[in-house]
Amino acid sequence: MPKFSANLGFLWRELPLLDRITAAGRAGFRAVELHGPYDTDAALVRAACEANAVTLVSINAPHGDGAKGDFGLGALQGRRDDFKASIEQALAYARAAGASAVHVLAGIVAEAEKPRAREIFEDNLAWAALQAPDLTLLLEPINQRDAPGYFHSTTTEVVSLIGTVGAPNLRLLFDVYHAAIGEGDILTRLERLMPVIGHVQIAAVPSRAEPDEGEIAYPAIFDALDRHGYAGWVGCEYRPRAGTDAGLGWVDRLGVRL
Ligand SMILES: O=C(O)[C@@H](O)C(=O)CO
Ligand SMILES: [Mg+2]
Repeated sequence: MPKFSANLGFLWRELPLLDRITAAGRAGFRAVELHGPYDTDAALVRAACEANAVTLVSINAPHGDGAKGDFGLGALQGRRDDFKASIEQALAYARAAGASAVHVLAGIVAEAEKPRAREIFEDNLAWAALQAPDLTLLLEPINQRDAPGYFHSTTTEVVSLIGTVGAPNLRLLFDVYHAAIGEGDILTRLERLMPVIGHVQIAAVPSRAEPDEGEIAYPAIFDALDRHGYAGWVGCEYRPRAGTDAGLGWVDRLGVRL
């Protein structure tokens, strides 16, 4: 059975960040992943993780200015300086807090601008990968229904990008929820992409609730991850139907051990 981390961008959202780490530890999670921890001192996050005996798996690089529609900066024209500053901030934070991976977001790009955006992103990623030999940089395909215009929505696009950049610390974040909506054929894709996968996330499809409903048979996914030797964490990145603690019954129902 794989190991599971609590995605604190989605779970226990009603609590302050440090309390979410405590809640995850109390619930039995041995790892957490964070979206935007930057308002909380990294040393306090590290201390909370240590106190609760949880590993900090990953953080997201800053997304840019959400009010202006930014959802990542990596592939955006005219934003190279902002991108570099966001990566420097993310890497410093990850090292101080004890995270081992940073999710680098591409941004929203108009279809006509995609060829130029791809060149920009390749250059930006090559630079970012060189700054972070001690960390994994993750790229996540995000489906177009949830994030219309997001630069890459398929594993095919991300794997091609990783191949072109050719940096050993650049890996695919395989979010089963996004991959199911955008591409399907999950078991085949997991097997084929295993060498480039750096992290996995889960949620029910299409509801994005606890992973015990909907069209994905998660026990089959967990078996496949074991069979293919996946040794990383599986991030629980779902929207609880009625509170995180109240919804943890899926753990027993699916025969999972946190
Ligand atoms: O799937 C998602 O939405 C996330 O993994 C993410 O990092 C975007 O904020
Ligand atoms: Mg995800």
